[in-house]
Amino acid sequence: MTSLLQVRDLSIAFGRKDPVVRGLDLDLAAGQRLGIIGESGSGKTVTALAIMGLLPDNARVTGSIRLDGTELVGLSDRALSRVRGDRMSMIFQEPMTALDPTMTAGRQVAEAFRLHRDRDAGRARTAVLAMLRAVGFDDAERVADSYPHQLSGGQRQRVVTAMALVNRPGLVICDEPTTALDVTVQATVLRVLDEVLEAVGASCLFISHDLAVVSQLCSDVVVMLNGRVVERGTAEQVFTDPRHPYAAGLVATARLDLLEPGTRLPTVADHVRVP
Ligand SMILES: Nc1ncnc2c1ncn2[C@@H]1O[C@H](COP(=O)(O)OP(=O)(O)OP(=O)(O)O)[C@@H](O)[C@H]1O
Repeated sequence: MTSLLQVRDLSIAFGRKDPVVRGLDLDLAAGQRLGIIGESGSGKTVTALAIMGLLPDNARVTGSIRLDGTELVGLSDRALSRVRGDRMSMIFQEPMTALDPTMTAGRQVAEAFRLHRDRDAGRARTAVLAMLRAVGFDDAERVADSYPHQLSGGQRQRVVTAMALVNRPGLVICDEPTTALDVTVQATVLRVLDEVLEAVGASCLFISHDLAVVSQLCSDVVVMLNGRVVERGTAEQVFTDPRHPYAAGLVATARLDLLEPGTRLPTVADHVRVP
């Protein structure tokens, strides 16, 4: 398997404290979706932030993170910011962390697009509207002209999804993107995410503590505990035959009997077109 993302022996520590992630290895092929599951504090988010190069200055990162052959550990901030948004992007739990309350949704998607691609405003607007339609907005023009506070939580998360995917990155990292939303809205946002990832052909690292969500979206799973991977395999393997007692406990309480592992979500639209 040629890896799009290859993480080797990654350790992360803050200041002089003990490492919070230790000896982590991950591989993600082009188009593959890997769920990272684990309890609060197990190191999921710091792993994602290390890949994105977004850890605070007091973080000590050792090991190797290669994206499409480029080593990211030790890369300058300038070089990293070019990789971010263009070749990889991240969707956070709380959409307002990614959105500027003073800018319309359309302008924010356009900024994400223009920063990395096209400086022509007309072409950017066309791409923005197409992207907003791709994340399920029939009324893309109205949404583009709305400010974040005029949109619901689910709509904001779809705008953030549009921003994350507008440059067709190879890798999208999602950190609990639907945890803050209520259940019916969660389902819509996940369906949209599933479709847009598919349309763009992007790989995904999907962080969650919800196994049911991961089983619907991801082909493969790793389980983290205290900064280490304690279990890895296909979603089906991990959900039907977990080896580690902690993974077994997660599976036992997840009511996965209500789902077929690996079953794809029903689609929203027949065709999703991404600019
Ligand atoms: N900036 C920081 N400075 C010091 N310690 C930190 C910092 N950020 C995270 N940590 C610590 O790193 C550990 C891993 O945190 P992380 O946020 O990655 O966990 P998580 O698995 O994502 O949990 P959650 O599901 O609650 O988001 C925790 O012990 C946390 O306190």
